[in-house]
Order: sequence, then C-alpha cells, then structure tokens
Amino acid sequence: MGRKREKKPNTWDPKRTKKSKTEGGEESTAGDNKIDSTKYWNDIVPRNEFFEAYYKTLGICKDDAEWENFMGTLAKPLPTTFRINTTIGKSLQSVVVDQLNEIANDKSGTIEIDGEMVELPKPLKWYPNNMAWISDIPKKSFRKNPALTKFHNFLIHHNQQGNITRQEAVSMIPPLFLDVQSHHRILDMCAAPGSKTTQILEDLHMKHNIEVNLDVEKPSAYIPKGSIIANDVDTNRCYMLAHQTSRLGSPAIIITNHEAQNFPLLYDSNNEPMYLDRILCDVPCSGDGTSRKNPEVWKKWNFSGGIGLHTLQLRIATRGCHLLKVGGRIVYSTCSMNPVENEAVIAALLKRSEGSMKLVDVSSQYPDLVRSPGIYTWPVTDKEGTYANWDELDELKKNKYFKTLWPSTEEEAKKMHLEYCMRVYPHQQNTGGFFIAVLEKVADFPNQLDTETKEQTPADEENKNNNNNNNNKGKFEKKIKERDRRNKFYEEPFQLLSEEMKTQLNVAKEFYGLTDEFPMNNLLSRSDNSQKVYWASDSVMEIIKNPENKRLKIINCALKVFQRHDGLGSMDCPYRISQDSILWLEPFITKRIVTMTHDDLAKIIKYTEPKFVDFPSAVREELVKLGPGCFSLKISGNLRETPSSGMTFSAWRGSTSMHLLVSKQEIQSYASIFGIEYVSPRANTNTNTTTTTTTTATTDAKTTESTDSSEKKDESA
Ligand SMILES: C[S@@+](CC[C@H](N)C(=O)[O-])C[C@H]1O[C@@H](n2cnc3c(N)ncnc32)[C@H](O)[C@@H]1O
Repeated sequence: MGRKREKKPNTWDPKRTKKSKTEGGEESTAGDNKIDSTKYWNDIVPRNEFFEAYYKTLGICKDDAEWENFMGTLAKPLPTTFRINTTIGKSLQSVVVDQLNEIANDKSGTIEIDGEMVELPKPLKWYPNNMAWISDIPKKSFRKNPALTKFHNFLIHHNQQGNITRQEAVSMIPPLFLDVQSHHRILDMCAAPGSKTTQILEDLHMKHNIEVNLDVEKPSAYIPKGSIIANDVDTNRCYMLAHQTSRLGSPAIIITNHEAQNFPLLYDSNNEPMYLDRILCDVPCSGDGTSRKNPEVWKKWNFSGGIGLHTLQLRIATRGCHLLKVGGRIVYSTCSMNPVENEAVIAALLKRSEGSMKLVDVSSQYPDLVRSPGIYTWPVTDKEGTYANWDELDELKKNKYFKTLWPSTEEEAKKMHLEYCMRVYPHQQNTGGFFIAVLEKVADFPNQLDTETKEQTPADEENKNNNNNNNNKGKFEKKIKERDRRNKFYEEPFQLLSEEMKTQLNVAKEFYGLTDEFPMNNLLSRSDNSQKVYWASDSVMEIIKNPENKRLKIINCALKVFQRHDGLGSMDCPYRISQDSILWLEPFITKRIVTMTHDDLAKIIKYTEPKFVDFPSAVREELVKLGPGCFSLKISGNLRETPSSGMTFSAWRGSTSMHLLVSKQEIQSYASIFGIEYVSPRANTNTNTTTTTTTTATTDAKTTESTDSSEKKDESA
C-alpha cells in the first residue's frame, strides 16, 4: 500500500518560502492558500511562489481584488469549449445546431449540480455566428448526472465524427485574427495537434463557399484557390495532425515535418519564390497560460522556462517573416503570459525587421473579446535575481542569455506600438491565458532569401562546447540520437500517377461515371503502384509538381479519394471511394448512386450489414440491379423532417447484403447522433454476419482498410 502524498504548495525550495508584500501593502505568505485548491486536482496545489512573485511584479492586475480573481480563476479547471465544424455539409450542421439548441434551452438554461446552479452550454459571445460554445459543467458530473447524458453523448459522438472540434476558447483567437481569404496560401508553422489548423482550413472553405454560388457553379469550382501547409517538427505529432485534419477531408492541405526556423522557401510554377499570404506562428512556449488544463504547470513553473525558449521563438518568428509575402499577415501566439516569450520576441523581431514588419492595431475587431494591451516593460529574472540589463550578467550567463530578453526603452516600445499586442488573462472571461500579436509585412525582410535563420543560440553554442568535452560527449550524442530517432522521416514523396495507375483510374472513372470535369490530372499517389489515390487542389498541385519543392518533407497531403482493394477476383473496379472524399466527389458521380430514406439508413446502422431482403422492394431492386462493388448512398428527404437527409455515404454492395464503408466506431456515433438503436454485430441475428464487421462473406470486405504507413500511424495517433 502506498502512503498518501502530503499536499503542499509547489515551491522550488519550501525553506525559501518567505513573506512578501502584496500590492495593497498587507503581508501575505506565498505558501498560504485561501483557495480551496485541492478541490479539483488531488495532489496539486495551484500555487507557485515564483510564478506569483513574477506576475505580481509585472502589475498585470490593477489591484488586490483583481489579483485574487486572477489566482482564483487559475485554481479552477477550464470550461469545455468547442467549435461547430462548418465544412460538414448543411444537413449535418443543422443536426448539430438543433441538438445543441435543444440541450441549451432545456431546463431554462441552468442545471443543479452538487447543490449549485450551473449554466447549460451557451455560445461564446465573441466568436462569429454562434459557431463556438462554452460549458462550465464539471467533467466529472457528466457520469453522475443522468440529465447530462444527452450533452455528454453529443460531445463524444459529434467530436468523434469531426462535426465539432473540442478546442480551448483562447486557442480559437489567433486564426480569427489571421483574416483568412479563400485564395490565400497559408503556413501554420507549429501546427500539431492541429486545432488551429482545422479552424483555418474550415475558414478557407467557408469563405470560398460564400464567394461561389454552389447551386450555380460547376463542381470543379467548389475547391478554394488557397491552401494550407501545416508543419510541425515532431514527427509523431505530425501524424496526430494528419488524423485531426483528415476528419475535415480537404484537398487543400499539406502536412510537413520541418524545423519551423528552417522551413524551406517554396517555388511556384514559374520557379519564382512562393511567398505566403498568411502565417500562423503558434510557437512552443512554457505554457503557463494552460495551468487550468495542465495543472502540472504549478509544479514546474520556474523563471528559466520562458528565458530558455525566447531564442527559438524569435528564430521561428523571423523565418515566418522571411516566408511571408509583402502585404501579408503573420499572427504570433503563445499560451504563455510571460513577456520574455511574447513582447520581448515581438520587439526583437520588429527591430531586426528594420521597418519591414509592423504591428497591426486590431483593437476594434471582435469587441466582445475582453483583452489587455501588450506591455512595455518587464523584469528579466532567474532564480539568482533580477538583472536590469545584459551587462549585469556574469560571463557564463552572458553566453546563455540573449540581449533581446530585455525590454526596450519606453520611447522605443511606444514607437513599435507594443500595446497593439493582445494579452488574454484567465479571469477576464473564464479561459486560459494567451498572447497574440498581429503583424503585417510592408517591405522585404533583411536577408529573407537565406535558407535558414542562421543565428546560433547560446544553447547551440553550449551544445557545441559540450560536444568537445569528453565528459558530456556521450550524454550529448545520446540526446541527438534520441531526437533523430523521434524525428526519422520515413514517408514516400507524393507523385503524379504512373501510366499503369492512370489506366486503372480510368476504369474507376468509367465505373462511377465521373464527369469529364473531374480533375483526373490532380490525382496523386505515393508510389508507382500505391493502393491509395489522393485528390489535390490546384494550389497543392503547384507545390507538388515543381521539382524545386522536392525538399519538402511531406507527411500527408490532400484528400484520400480512392483505395484499391486487391484480390476481389471478378470485381469490375477495385477502387473504392473513401468516405473522407464522398462529399467532394459526389457532384461528379453519375453512376452507382442509390437513394435511400432515413428509415433505410436506420436499418443499416442498426444491423451494420443488412441483407437486401431487409429493405423495401424499391431499394432491394436497385441494389440487385447495381451489381457488386462500391456505390454512393444518398439519403433522401426534407432536411427539417429527416435529420440525415442530404447525407452521402460510401457503401459496399455485397452478393446478398450491403454495408457502409466506415469504421464500426463511426457507425456507433451515427447511431447516437440520430437516436438509432445499434446492435453489435456479434449479437446481430438479423443478418448472417457472424463475428465482426470486418470479416465478410464473398464480397463484403473490410469496412476500414489501410496499408500505407502514414495512415497506420494516423489511426494509432
Ligand atoms: C503550442 S504547440 C502548437 C499547437 C497547435 N498550433 C494547435 O493549435 O493545435 C507547439 C508545437 O510546436 C512544435 N514545435 C516545437 N519546436 C518546433 C520547431 N522548432 N519547429 C516546428 N515546430 C516545433 C511542437 O511539437 C508543438 O506541436
């Protein structure tokens, strides 16, 4: 039996806990804790002597009452927040919105939980079109309170289907200020796990949908001119990113695996540098604004966290400015409140930009979003003390600390308009802490054609010294090996289809009756005989086609549109349509379409693999006539009366039964979303299916399949 851990405030050295004066002058002990701090995180006390001392010195709160409010808010878990996905098609979107409104308006908007009245979910005031929501219902109450089952199921299943995206409220801010237009080429430099990428991608598609009249335009006009490159240095996190973005199914995305500070300059079809219209620079940071979600911050916070990241943040932001088009916009953000990771980086960037970058005044935009202006001055403090300037450091620290950590003079700060930066504090609107700066490029950045940001950080220097020192050599090499192992790049490049694949795809084109408008030239694969075929937008194709861009380490790209399934003998076409792409492909398909009602869909979901005889005669006849293979299943009906009307699925017609080409998990989610009973295939006596959804008779092949390594990793992520 383990002993119960003693609960104590998180201080580096408890002996050093000392009395300090608060702003109001009264004495307080940093270790004292008026907050019922152990209410939510059993063994973590949301206090840290050094955090409190540092942020109090900064003067971010106007008085003691606000400070208490700040610390009190940090001691509570974050509310649940999520966005409604705008690219799921009208029918699903209205299902989501209707269900949410029903939940929100139940019981006149409040519910009693543990004796307290708690608000039911409501829209985030500052987020456009009520498309983002907040709920302060504690997560642990979901299981205990049957009145919350509906909301709990809503969150689980719509999130799993990609109909909503769980995302911290503050994390939704940077993409809003990026002001994306449908023709923009965008780079998200540090993108994993991808909540901001998906928000940007949705925005790109939504803006395009507003511009084009989908009812009038040809299907080929549905795809935006712009695209996004989502990058991260961590290969495993790139696979998470690929998984997250694949839920949206867009042909306008590339996922890459580079150090953002050395991200390669791309070239367009004229071999001219391809500068980007928008760049999101959501850099790695100490994350002290995330303590409500990640209470470990209280145990770990120390002065060196921010100082140690400053140079990398500056290098990444500098590279972003190199790659940005003149007239383009870059948004720099962190989930830290520490000025050495924020205003200090922006000030250094502005100085080295020599006037080519300007902070943008966005104070009149999103007026409901409460925020504070950027600050002009801050102390540079470590555990040994506070240093007025770099000259005060000893020789060792001079090697480690960059001069850019220190604030400029007030006059310089004013000239740079550091007040245009935005600080969001947790107590202002019940969120995490965040920092956002919006910059525009008004002229070429000095040395912007450099292939990388050359500056050596003091840490690099130190590593070099370590390398020469035998004692540290082994340790250093081990670290590098571990980093290289983590960042091994295994992926095959994306390429145009081989002649053999083109011939096979022409068979598929004929099989599904794809119109001539379908862009066969925008299909890609990862080898001459790959099983997966991807559909890329023109903008993505321009990057892939230029050999100058071969250095791009692409983890995944575009939209999986077909998957070949070998070994099906007599099958007329071995290529199945991927469910991810069905909404895009549907307008081009003229053959192998079967229309069913919501009741038919309910049957499919309930029994997973119903027999033809289970359907009404009209559907049965259509299925019999169709012949075996993949088909497009469309749900008919009126949107108001039939929740699933207008939805389309990729489905499989077997010899005597049919099923959807989606995973079992997705089937369960549809069952929950539409309130349909689901009978596990094992217990399923309606059909002849015996053990699992993936084993089949003659033609009823696996519901999900994957062979390329990238997708295997996606699925495990
Ligand atoms: C704050 S998180 C990004 C969160 C992400 N933008 C989102 O909204 O989901 C920072 C990311 O930066 C990545 N990262 C760290 N160092 C990097 C570097 N040198 N270049 C690119 N990415 C880096 C980390 O792997 C991490 O995924």
